[in-house]
Amino acid sequence: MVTAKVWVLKKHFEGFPKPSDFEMKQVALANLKDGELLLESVFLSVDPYMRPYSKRDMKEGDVMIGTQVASRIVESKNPAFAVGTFVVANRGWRTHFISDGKDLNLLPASWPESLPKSLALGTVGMPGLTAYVGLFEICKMKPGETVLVNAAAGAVGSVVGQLAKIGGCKVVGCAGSDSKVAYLKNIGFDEAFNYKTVASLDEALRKASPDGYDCFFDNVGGEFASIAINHMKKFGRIAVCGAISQYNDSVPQKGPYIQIPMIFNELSMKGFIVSSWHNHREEGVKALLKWVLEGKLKYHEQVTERFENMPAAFIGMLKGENLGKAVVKV
Ligand SMILES: NC(=O)C1=CN([C@@H]2O[C@H](COP(=O)(O)OP(=O)(O)OC[C@H]3O[C@@H](n4cnc5c(N)ncnc54)[C@H](OP(=O)(O)O)[C@@H]3O)[C@@H](O)[C@H]2O)C=CC1
Ligand SMILES: CCCCCCCCC/C=C/C=O
Repeated sequence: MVTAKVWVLKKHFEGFPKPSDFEMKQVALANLKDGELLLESVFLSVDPYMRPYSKRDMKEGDVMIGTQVASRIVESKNPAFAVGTFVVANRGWRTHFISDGKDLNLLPASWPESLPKSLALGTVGMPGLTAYVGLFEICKMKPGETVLVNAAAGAVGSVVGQLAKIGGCKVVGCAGSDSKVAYLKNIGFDEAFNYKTVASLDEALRKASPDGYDCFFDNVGGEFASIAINHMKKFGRIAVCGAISQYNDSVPQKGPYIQIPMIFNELSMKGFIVSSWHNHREEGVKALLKWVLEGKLKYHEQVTERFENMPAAFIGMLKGENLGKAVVKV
């Protein structure tokens, strides 16, 4: 019999998550029945959405949700899945779990042995797809346009900037440290700045693109978005992807309000959730993998070692300690 380690939400987060909000437990797994598989998590993902989704979907004592798991099949009583195969699943913060195979996604057949499988949680996974859908379907980016993205050195933002370059756009990004800004320039951003140290966000946005922005891929919301909206060009498009600057608020932030620039510049603003765009998954993963293999889409991963450090990796990512995709290697 296998004993799995799991992390549960011990106490709903109040403000910024703390280590004491989590508890690690041991769970004995039953023997496999016909049609079932035993999987071992190899890499687990920590993502910002776990913070707002925990409030919306979870109760205290539940296993931490939503993470995608790049897993290895260790035992199989299902002829469709061979032992040793790697898959992606959404089974939460667990070292091991049993599946009937219906909730598993195989990595693309063309995935080379040399490519880290953890990329199926990042650049060639849900965050990469978020960038793909947000830019191509929500912003409807066109060659020659100027794209702005915040949280630009993270899992989604770093792909947004590079896809915009592949699509023939000028790209401006901002991030929360000078080393992240240097990374953005390294991967091809035309302009990048540290939003924590500029004297004026308004001035930094104007200086980076004096003519304004056609597309704004917003990962942050709050004050940044309220200022950026005044820098949109006529008929600009805003993809509302995330609002990480608001996830830990106990008291909702207040305006400034956005209606006047929306009207004067006839802007379009659309929120989206990547999982609603599952019909673009196959096409998106194929395109992202191709660009990675061609060297046009670079990636960086912030790897935290050991399952025991899941809460620390999650909290660190929310604080901005990650460059690229934050993952945990079990
Ligand atoms: N709509 C959808 O379907 C999806 C939405 N998302 C959203 O996209 C955004 C990025 O996610 P992801 O790429 O996975 O995460 P990241 O890898 O970008 O990690 C989060 C980053 O957010 C930045 N950050 C944290 N707090 C603040 C703040 N107060 N103001 C500005 N930046 C902050 C930090 O970078 P820094 O050092 O630059 O501050 C941190 O590294 C999130 O808002 C997430 O919720 C993600 C996936 C799907
Ligand atoms: C319950 C696990 C599902 C994983 C899918 C993730 C969808 C992310 C949507 C993100 C929203 C904001 O961050």
